[in-house]
Amino acid sequence: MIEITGLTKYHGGRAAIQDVSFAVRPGRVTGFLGPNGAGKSSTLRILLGLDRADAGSALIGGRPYRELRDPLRTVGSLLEGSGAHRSRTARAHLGWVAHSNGIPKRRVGEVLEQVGLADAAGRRVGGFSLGMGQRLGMAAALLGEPAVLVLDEPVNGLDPDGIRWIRRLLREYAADGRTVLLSSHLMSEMAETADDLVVISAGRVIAAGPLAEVTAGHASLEEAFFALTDAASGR
Ligand SMILES: Nc1ncnc2c1ncn2[C@@H]1O[C@H](COP(=O)(O)OP(=O)(O)OP(=O)(O)O)[C@@H](O)[C@H]1O
Repeated sequence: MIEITGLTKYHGGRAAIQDVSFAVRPGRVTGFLGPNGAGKSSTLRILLGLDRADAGSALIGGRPYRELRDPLRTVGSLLEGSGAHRSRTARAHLGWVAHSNGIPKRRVGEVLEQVGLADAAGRRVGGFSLGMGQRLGMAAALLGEPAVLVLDEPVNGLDPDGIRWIRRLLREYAADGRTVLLSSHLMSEMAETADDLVVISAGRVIAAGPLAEVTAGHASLEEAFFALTDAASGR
């Protein structure tokens, strides 16, 4: 369970997000949508303890990220870039992440297999394509078998096969009773994957609820998205 309450963050006197509140329930895939600059990354960075809020709270299983005892075993995350050192191999990178988080070494081979990088495990990360980098990031997110996944644009750079793989993985994860929050700009993909939606625009939540409710009265998620965001920006 993720609970975000009254979250506010200023950058240089301007509010990047203002009074953002929503909950992400277990057993569901929740999509986080918004135009460029709406405040998605700002929200996710605070949720993952990479930034501090000026007001409000962001809790994972009832605690702020920084107070989690075993963060990688509690929440797996994917933000921009895999964070891997370019000269390291995929296996070495994951081995280091596992070691520094008390995760058994056997998980490295398991996640490499799971994300389809087993054959590239011994290659240097610097030579990876964008999609391979995303797969490596997913491998790191899955390493600690966390009950919560937070993913910023996970399908960015993936080929159709990779996109289908992520969709199935996230659906299975949620079906297992786990909590999944993901952002994406791909509306049709989001409509296929998400159970619930949170739509943010200009730093404020403008719609939240089950996919069917948010899209009610519109021909597609894309149409609902434009209607909501246009209305919010007064267009
Ligand atoms: N470190 C920062 N310094 C100054 N302004 C920032 C900083 N981070 C974010 N902002 C501003 O806060 C607002 C929200 O940005 P954020 O990156 O959270 O949006 P986003 O929804 O993730 O956008 P995108 O879809 O483009 O990734 C934007 O106006 C952005 O310019």
